[in-house]
Amino acid sequence: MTFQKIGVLGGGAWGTALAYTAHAAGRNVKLWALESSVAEALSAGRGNPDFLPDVPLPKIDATNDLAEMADCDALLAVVPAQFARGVFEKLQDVIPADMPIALCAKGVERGSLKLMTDVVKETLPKARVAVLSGPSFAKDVALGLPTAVTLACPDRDMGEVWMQSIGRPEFRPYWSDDLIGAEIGGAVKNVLAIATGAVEGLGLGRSAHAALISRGYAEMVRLGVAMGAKADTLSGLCGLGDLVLTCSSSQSRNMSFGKALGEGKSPEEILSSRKAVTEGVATAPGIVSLAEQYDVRMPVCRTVNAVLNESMSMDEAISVLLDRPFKAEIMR
Ligand SMILES: NC(=O)C1=CN([C@@H]2O[C@H](COP(=O)(O)OP(=O)(O)OC[C@H]3O[C@@H](n4cnc5c(N)ncnc54)[C@H](O)[C@@H]3O)[C@@H](O)[C@H]2O)C=CC1
Ligand SMILES: O=C(CO)COP(=O)(O)O
Repeated sequence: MTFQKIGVLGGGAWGTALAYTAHAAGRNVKLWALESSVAEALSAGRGNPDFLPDVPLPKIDATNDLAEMADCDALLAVVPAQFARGVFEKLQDVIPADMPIALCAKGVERGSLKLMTDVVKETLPKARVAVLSGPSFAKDVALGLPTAVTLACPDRDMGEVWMQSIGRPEFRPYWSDDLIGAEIGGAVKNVLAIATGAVEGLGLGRSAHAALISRGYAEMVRLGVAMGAKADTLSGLCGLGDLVLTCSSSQSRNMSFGKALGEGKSPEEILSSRKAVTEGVATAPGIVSLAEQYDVRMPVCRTVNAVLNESMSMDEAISVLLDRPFKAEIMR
């Protein structure tokens, strides 16, 4: 069985790429974009010059009216994490209560510290929830390059329907039952990518870069496990896989943000010069608060947050991380 009509919430780079791949998998697709100019361009076959420039795309049926999502069989929610609640609230009286929804944003809601699965539970409590996350740059997917992602869904049958609906040789979903693991992997890797970008911008070398990925991964696993995720999930596509991708390429907005920080720019300066979302910036305080709540050590994420929100200088940040006491690599 497959969903025949898939709705995509969000006309940014990732929503556009997912709409393209679902269309290429044979689905009938309807995309909702906040901006009418984005909806018009996609519907006219002009691609998405605002958020995914220089990628030719077939016509994608798009609208900026959320009411038009009512007759979809399932939704891919691809609105950035800080805006998801507002969009879900507007859908409350529009879509069937038990709509299957796959959450694709990678972040924690600022202030509430809620994961996207919690936000959807509070706003659309009967929705049948899945999480789609993994190493997947929007441009790669929209160009039809091979990609593999985690599709987490506690209901195995529903997970199978999702995989049959959006999977194709170039876009391979792997099923998992671990919603929290899939969410934590995506949210934490964005914060860690800021740190590895800064290491690159500061010219600290490839050895430091590898050390940071490895120690950062340990932080991701510690938090995930404390929150109920399986460690195995985090060793997969949505954890280590996405961490490696995002920390290895300036194509990542989080990594390039960190690189600019390391080169001496201020967070405000960097953010004011870009339209694309940099999820790790808004998510860093949430991850640090979750670490405190679950009593988990996350020195790299804490340091990123201190640079972003507590005026810590890059020199101080390096000292804080390098002057930590020597200890066992694996601590149970
Ligand atoms: N771009 C990528 O390669 C990937 C992105 N993601 C995740 O997908 C999510 C969406 O990212 P992108 O599509 O890349 O975003 P983007 O940076 O391309 O576009 C920003 C999006 O935010 C929307 N937006 C801005 N203000 C809004 C508001 N008030 N209410 C609702 N929407 C608003 C814009 O309409 C636009 O769709 C993020 O959580 C990101 O981490 C996940 C995998 C890959
Ligand atoms: O999540 C992504 C790739 O898997 C995209 O990362 P950025 O948001 O840092 O570009």
